[in-house]
Amino acid sequence: MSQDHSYRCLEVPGDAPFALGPSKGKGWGAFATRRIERGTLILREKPLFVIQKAHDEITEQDIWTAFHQLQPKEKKQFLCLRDNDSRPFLRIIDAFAENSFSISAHPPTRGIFLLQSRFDHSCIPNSKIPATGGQSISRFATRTIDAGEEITFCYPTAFHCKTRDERHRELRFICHCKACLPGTPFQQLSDMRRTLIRGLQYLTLGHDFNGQRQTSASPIIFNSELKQAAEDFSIPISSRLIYNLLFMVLMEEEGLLDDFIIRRMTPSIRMTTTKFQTESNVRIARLAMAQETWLGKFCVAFMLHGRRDVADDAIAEQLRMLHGLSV
Ligand SMILES: C[S@@+](CC[C@H](N)C(=O)[O-])C[C@H]1O[C@@H](n2cnc3c(N)ncnc32)[C@H](O)[C@@H]1O
Repeated sequence: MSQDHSYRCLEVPGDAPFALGPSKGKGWGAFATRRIERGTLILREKPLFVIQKAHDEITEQDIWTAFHQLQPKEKKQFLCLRDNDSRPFLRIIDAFAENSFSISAHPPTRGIFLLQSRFDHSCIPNSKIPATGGQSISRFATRTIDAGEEITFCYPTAFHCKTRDERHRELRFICHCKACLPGTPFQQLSDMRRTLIRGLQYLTLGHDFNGQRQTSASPIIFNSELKQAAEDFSIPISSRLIYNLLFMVLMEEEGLLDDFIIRRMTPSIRMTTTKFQTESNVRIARLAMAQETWLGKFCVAFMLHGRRDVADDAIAEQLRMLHGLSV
């Protein structure tokens, strides 16, 4: 059946390190045709068309208008997209929702990407499309991918701090990745790790993943003093360093620590270590950062647990000012 499947008419670049094919229980997906090293560009793609509007404001009419401006060959390509491999989409708005990606938030713009949207989801993915400027979007390998392995990415955001049940309430399908197989030791640990990651983020940022304060209906930080300290940025620097390093360790254990996260987190972790003024804390922080692994850094930094620093009050005040909490 797959020899004459609609997706055969999608044009995969000749040098692409993947091919499209059936993926058990997921429709079709993209599979590595050779070993792909971590960090490698897998696919850069231009949109077939874009619509400059917020996702929830895009109407059927907007999509038909954009569709009618396409060349005949492009229309054919769009129409070959299937509702997860099987039927043609019943409504053009569903085809758009399933196969479009956000290109920019300001102004809000979404584009249809024929190939990028063929990749299936995993909660422990091996590729990522980082936010960039411009209309093309690029997918990179976040770890080494073996020939024959399915190339996946994580569809929604903030899945790194949501449990299996929370993720499945958002997905419109049941994911069977390693972090979702119920009852396995990995899945149970995964739920614990992701819950902890969410809490650690709350403690260092002062808010939840969605920018909101936690309410009593969905508590993550149960200790009210600690929650208050997080929200008014009076968490000591030693704890900030420990929490950030533990975040890296847990992300690594979970298989989610990619180079994009390392590049985003490392400067702020290094910056935190430069803030200590108490001599003994400075020494421990330096020793921690000299360790090779994230686990090694965390274990040494844990010696700072419970230690205050001369700089704590000034740092807390700076953070409050930055967040508009004091003048
Ligand atoms: C953008 S499409 C991905 C390509 C799709 N498999 C196809 O054949 O066209 C998204 C749809 O693929 C399916 N899918 C993707 N990842 C999945 C997964 N991990 N488990 C089950 N179904 C998945 C779901 O039906 C989802 O709505």
